[in-house]
Amino acid sequence: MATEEHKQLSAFVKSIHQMLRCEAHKNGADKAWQEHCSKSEILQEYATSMQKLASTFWKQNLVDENKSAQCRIKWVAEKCVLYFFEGEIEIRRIREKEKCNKVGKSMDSYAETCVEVTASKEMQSEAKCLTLLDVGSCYNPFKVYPFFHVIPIDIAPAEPDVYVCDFLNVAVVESEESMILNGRFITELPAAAFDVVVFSLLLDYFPCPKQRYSCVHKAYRLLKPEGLLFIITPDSKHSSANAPIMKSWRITLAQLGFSRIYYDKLPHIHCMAYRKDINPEVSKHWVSYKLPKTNYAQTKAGLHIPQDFQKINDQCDDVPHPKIERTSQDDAALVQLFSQLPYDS
Ligand SMILES: C[S@@+](CC[C@H](N)C(=O)[O-])C[C@H]1O[C@@H](n2cnc3c(N)ncnc32)[C@H](O)[C@@H]1O
Repeated sequence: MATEEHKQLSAFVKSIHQMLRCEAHKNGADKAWQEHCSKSEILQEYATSMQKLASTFWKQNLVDENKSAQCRIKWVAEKCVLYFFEGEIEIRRIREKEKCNKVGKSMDSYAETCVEVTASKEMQSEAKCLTLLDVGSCYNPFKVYPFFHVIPIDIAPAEPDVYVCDFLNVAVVESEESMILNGRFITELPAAAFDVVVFSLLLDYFPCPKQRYSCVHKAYRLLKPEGLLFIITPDSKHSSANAPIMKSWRITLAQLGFSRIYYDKLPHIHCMAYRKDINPEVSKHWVSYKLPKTNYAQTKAGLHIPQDFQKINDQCDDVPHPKIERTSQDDAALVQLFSQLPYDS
């Protein structure tokens, strides 16, 4: 059962997402985002609320830790161990090569890249350290794992070890040098430098599919070949309820060169891991084979969330002001929805 404070924090977090969606509707997504980033007091309060919810209330409210939203961090860590350290990466590489042969893609460039990739992975597993970019990190939850070298970034960090960085506006640069981190701000990130990129409860923060797409596209450029993009997104409904949306995410990411290799629907979240294939043509081929031509065109900008399909006027009419009291109707809905997750944005 959610406590009074838990409900208040949840309502605050939810109201920020809703406010941003309404601003984007009124003024366009870019302008709304720019203005949103300048509201430092609100962003800071969001960061504190989010950290408290995730590290205090989610933990306290767990009946079964493995089935809760709390285990999203653990889920990512476990899948990384399985993939990078327990041999799954080799299995996936062989499978990709077989698919490549099947679809008759040129194997020359593939073979060269593969040798390079194998060498770099061997070096990594010796060091047992994976470079992980945690986007929208808030309070740096991955720092507890010794096998991650974490670069945590957020527009409004809750902890001083998280770098200030707007992922929507950060530049991706081609660089041979390793990343130099000075001070608290990051304005550019090196291309093809990360083993893992994490978007945990990040994409649903954005009011439009275009911004979400821009994030996954950037993640593709930042990852090394065979690196993993993790996406955790909230959904308290049954797994089948939003299955078409998850399918369109899979297709959209495949068109970029990502193959989905792990997926779990936990009670309040979808957990996904996407592999950046060595040859992007393999997943693109999967899309063209999987989809009838008519659907193919429609799914190009497919990173929708359920809120995108709600009537925007209904959402904006009852945007709770971040500070105002909630109605009893809000309370009832919150008790039901947020007993483990802080919001269902
Ligand atoms: C719901 S919280 C999730 C925090 C954490 N990842 C977790 O799973 O508990 C979303 C976070 O994303 C951050 N965020 C939103 N847009 C961002 C952007 N463009 N760049 C960096 N961080 C962003 C927010 O400030 C917030 O801390």
